[in-house]
Amino acid sequence: MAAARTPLMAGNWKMNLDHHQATHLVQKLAWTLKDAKHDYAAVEVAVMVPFTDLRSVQTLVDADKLELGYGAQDVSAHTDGAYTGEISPVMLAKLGCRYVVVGHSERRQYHGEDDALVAAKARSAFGQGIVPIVCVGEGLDIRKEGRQVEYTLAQVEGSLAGLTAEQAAQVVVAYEPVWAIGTGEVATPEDAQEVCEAIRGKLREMFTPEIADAVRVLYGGSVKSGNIAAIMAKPDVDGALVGGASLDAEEFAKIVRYQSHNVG
Ligand SMILES: O=C(CO)COP(=O)(O)O
Repeated sequence: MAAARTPLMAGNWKMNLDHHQATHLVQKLAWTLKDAKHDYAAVEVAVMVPFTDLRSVQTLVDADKLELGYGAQDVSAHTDGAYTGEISPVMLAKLGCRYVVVGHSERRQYHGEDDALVAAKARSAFGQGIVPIVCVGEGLDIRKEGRQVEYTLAQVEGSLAGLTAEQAAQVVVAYEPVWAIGTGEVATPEDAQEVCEAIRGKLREMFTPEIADAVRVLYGGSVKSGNIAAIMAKPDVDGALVGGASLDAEEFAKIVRYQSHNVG
């Protein structure tokens, strides 16, 4: 079955760039991609920014009619109420968010988020028409034991629990092996393919073959312009969730434009 999945390159800025810097980076990214005549329908581009940057990014995207998508890095499982410090998906929808990252390994590690909470956040986002980018991936100890597939699939099962078929067909899954995040230690294209393929198999089992075929599975972890083409050459990798390299407009634009470089 031929899969027609549009690749997605999403930059996860993490806790970097204030709203002035955000405007500057988005402007530079948009200009760089425009100069390169980037076709957003061929490779979708999005930036996942701190909450405090969202209004500025929205204003710029709307004013300049940019095709760039944007979103937040977390969302509450609730829509309103006494949840001090949390941000509602209703608020994010009002700010024009197309995506929201949920279950990033840093949220799982530093904020104790488990699969059940991640699934609740994914459903919460969908409830307001925002597509969650659901992150999964094993730590170094699990990788050393060779249990990366088993571990990651258990996370997929738990983190996508309760999605309807319609939601499942739209969800984005990001496979980010924790040992490759921010370490410069990129998984080999074969490592990425092994787990991304297994994730698609799991989606087939949880939902339907058509849904599994439609879902975009991203790779994340030390993605750079020099290694992206080889990773994208793998059949079950449909894009990347890029941390550090997304903070540099030119470098991120090169990642987005991976098809214009040779496979290294
Ligand atoms: O965590 C990541 C993206 O969500 C990956 O971060 P780096 O690209 O900096 O390794």
